[in-house]
Amino acid sequence: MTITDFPTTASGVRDAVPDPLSPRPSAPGDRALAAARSRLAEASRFLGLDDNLHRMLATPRRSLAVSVPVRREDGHMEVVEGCRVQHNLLRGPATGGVRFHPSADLAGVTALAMGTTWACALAGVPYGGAAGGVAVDPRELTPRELERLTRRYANEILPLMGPEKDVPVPDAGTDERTVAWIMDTCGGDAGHPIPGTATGRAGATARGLEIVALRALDRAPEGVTVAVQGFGAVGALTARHLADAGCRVVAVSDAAGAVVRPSGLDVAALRAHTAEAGSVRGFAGADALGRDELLGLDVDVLVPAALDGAITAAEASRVRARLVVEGADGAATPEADLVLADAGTTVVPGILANAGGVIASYLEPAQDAQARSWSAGEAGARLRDRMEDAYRAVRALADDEGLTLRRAAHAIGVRRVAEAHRLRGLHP
Ligand SMILES: NC(=O)c1ccc[n+]([C@@H]2O[C@H](COP(=O)([O-])OP(=O)(O)OC[C@H]3O[C@@H](n4cnc5c(N)ncnc54)[C@H](O)[C@@H]3O)[C@@H](O)[C@H]2O)c1
Repeated sequence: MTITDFPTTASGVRDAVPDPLSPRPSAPGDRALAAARSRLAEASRFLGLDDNLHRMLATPRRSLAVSVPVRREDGHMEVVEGCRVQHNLLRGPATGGVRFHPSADLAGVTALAMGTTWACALAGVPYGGAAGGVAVDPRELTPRELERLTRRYANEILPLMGPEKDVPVPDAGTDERTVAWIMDTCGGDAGHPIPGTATGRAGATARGLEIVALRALDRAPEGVTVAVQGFGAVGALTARHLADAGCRVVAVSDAAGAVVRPSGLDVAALRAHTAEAGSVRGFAGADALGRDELLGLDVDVLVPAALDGAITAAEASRVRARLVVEGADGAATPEADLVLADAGTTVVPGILANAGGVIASYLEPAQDAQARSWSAGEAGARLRDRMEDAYRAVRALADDEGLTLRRAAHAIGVRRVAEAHRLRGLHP
C-alpha cells in the first residue's frame, strides 16, 4: 500500500487513522473523575486547604494499570484492561470495590476510589479508599472464563493487595464469588489464606440506604412512593428493605428496561423473575415502562442505584421526586446537582447514603479480631448507629452553613482526611 491509499478529505488533508486502542474522548470515566475532582475542589475551598494539600488529595496515592489476557473457551486469547487504584492511605489500609464493566477505566476507577476515601472518613472507619476494575462485560463470559479472567487480574494486582494493605470488595458486575477468587489467588501466592470482608456488603449498603432514606424523609414510611433505578445487588435489596419498612416501591429499572405498578410492586416476586429472566422486563406483575421514563415519575423518593453519572442535567430537569438517595455515588452529575437544588430537591450523596458497605467492611474483621460473633441484631444496631451519626453530622453542617448535603458530606470527609495528614506529617 502506498501513502496515497490513505483516505483524504476534500481539503486534501489526510484523515487521522483512529487508534483502536485509545479511549474515546470524554469517556464516562473522564467525566466521573472531573465530577469527583470538582467536588473535592469545592470542599477544599470551603475548608481553606492549601493548594498543595488539595493537589495531593486530588491525586491517587498509587495506581496500577494492568493488561489482563483471558483464554476464551474456543482457545483464542483476548486482552482487556484492568487497574487497581489506592486513592488514600492516611487513615488506614485501603478497601474498595472491584467493578467489571465495559466502561471501567483508570479515570472512572480513580473517581470511585476517591469517593470511597470520603465515605470511609465520613463513616468514621479507619480505612482509605481504593477501587479496581476490568473493562469487560461479565455477562459475555462463561463461568470458567470469568474465573480465569478474575484470577489473572488478581495475579496482576497482587503486589498491592493484602489484609493490611488493600482489601477488595464487590461492586457493579462482581459479587462475593468474584472477591473470593481474588482472595484465593492472593492467598495462594502468600502461602496462607487471606481473609475477606466481602460477605453481605451489598446487603449492608442497602440497609444503610434504607436508614438514611427514612431519616431524610422525616415522616412515617407508610405509603411513601419509591422508584429505584438499577435493580442490581444494591438496588434490589434497597427496594426490599424500603418495601418491608412500609414504603410503596412503584417502579424499578435495569439496563434493559423498567416496570411500574402504582399500587406497589411485589419486590420478592420481581427478584425471582429477574434471577430467572436476567432483567425486570417481562415481569407479569407490572406494566412495562421506558427505562429512563422512571426518572420522571411522580414519586416521593428516587433511589439511583445503577452507575455514577446516570442522572445528567437533562434528566434531572424531569425528576419530580423531592428526595434523591444515591446508591451509586455521584449518580447525579455536578450539573444535575444544580438543577435538583434549584428545584428544591434534596440529594443524599452516595458517600453518605451507601456508606453501609464500608462500615460492614470494618465491622466484620473487627468482630473476627475480637473472636466474637455478634448477633444479626447487634451488627445491625452498630451499622445503624454509625449511619445515623454520619447523617446527623452532615445534616448539622448543611443546616449551619447553608450547604447541600453533598457539599456538607464532602466537607466533613475531606476535613477528616486532611486532619490525618496534618497529624502524620510528610515523610521523609
Ligand atoms: N455492590 C456493593 O456492595 C456496592 C456497595 C456500595 C456502592 N455500590 C454502588 O452501587 C451501584 C450499583 O452496584 P451493584 O453492585 O448493585 O451493581 P449491579 O451490577 O449488581 O447492578 C447494577 C444495576 O444497574 C442496572 N443499570 C445499568 N445501567 C442502567 C441504566 N442506565 N438505567 C437503569 N439501570 C441500569 C444494571 O442492569 C443492573 O441491574 C454502583 O454504583 C456501585 O458502585 C455497590
